[in-house]
Amino acid sequence: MSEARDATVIRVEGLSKTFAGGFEALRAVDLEIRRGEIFALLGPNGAGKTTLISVICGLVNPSQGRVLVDGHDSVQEFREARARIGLVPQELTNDAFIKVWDTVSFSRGLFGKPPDPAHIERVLRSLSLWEKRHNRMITLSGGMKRRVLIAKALAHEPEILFLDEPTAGVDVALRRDMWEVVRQLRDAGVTIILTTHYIEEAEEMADRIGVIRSGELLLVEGKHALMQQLGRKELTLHLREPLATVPERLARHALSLAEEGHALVYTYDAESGEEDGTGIAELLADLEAAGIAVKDLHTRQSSLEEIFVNLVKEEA
Ligand SMILES: Nc1ncnc2c1ncn2[C@@H]1O[C@H](COP(=O)(O)OP(=O)(O)OP(=O)(O)O)[C@@H](O)[C@H]1O
Repeated sequence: MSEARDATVIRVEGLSKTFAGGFEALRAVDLEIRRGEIFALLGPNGAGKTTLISVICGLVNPSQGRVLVDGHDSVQEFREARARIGLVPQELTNDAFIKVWDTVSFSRGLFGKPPDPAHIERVLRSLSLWEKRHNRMITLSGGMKRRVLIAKALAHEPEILFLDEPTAGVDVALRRDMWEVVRQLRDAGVTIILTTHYIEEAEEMADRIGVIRSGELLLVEGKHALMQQLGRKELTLHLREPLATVPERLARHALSLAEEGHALVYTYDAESGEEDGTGIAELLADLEAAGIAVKDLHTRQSSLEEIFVNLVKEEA
């Protein structure tokens, strides 16, 4: 990869989509995808994830705005833009009797690329499908069928891979397996954009996360930054004796009473994770000075799930 290449591989500018019936599925979406990242598009049902992917891939025309894929306009230079993209759709293929090798080779041909058995072999081996190359689709397990969809999307050597709900409805073991496959692709230099309902998936996989709701991109943020900025940590102190109010001498700490005075809840930023940044040492010292005895304590940190739910709720 030459250093002169733009670090932004996909540029989405002022993108809106209003369907024929007047439904606004996307509203003024701006987004940049960085070369080599795993980007997760997270949003509830009907948020516009598939529509956004479809417009970027040139399958649906935008009502306003434009998409540049490696500098190529997705409408005016459809072939150049589309050649750089592999798309793994949600649905499993229904060509039940075709053989794995044939269906993957066929996908390459669709892009006008000359046959390259060595590339198809590399793709099949990387997805652990090589032994199954002569199998008909109908004989494969659900997990292998999903891998074939990925192989088909990679057959024409795209730089960018879209995965629309790659693990919808699959069991936990298979989901982990798919994540591993996606990581390996990223390590091989492919930019990955995946849509998901599963917060766990975004939390596990993504470098950056975009949250979409009702056709609007609410935010785009690095995963760690998102969790640091919006994640909160809580320390709950269970008290030997209940309190009626938070004592004055503890006022400088962010405390509230819970469990009818039997517990004090201390909230602090997840960001200041260092030992002395949390204020916990001072709090414990002040509690002791105030003669408040603590029976038990525990901490918890808000997950990406809570952050997401709060975001979508707040903006509603
Ligand atoms: N061709 C169409 N004509 C009219 N409305 C459409 C069309 N395609 C999608 N929509 C609507 O646009 C909205 C966004 O749909 P989209 O499939 O992009 O959502 P999504 O975020 O991918 O949802 P899910 O998570 O359920 O797959 C939905 O309300 C959907 O009904």
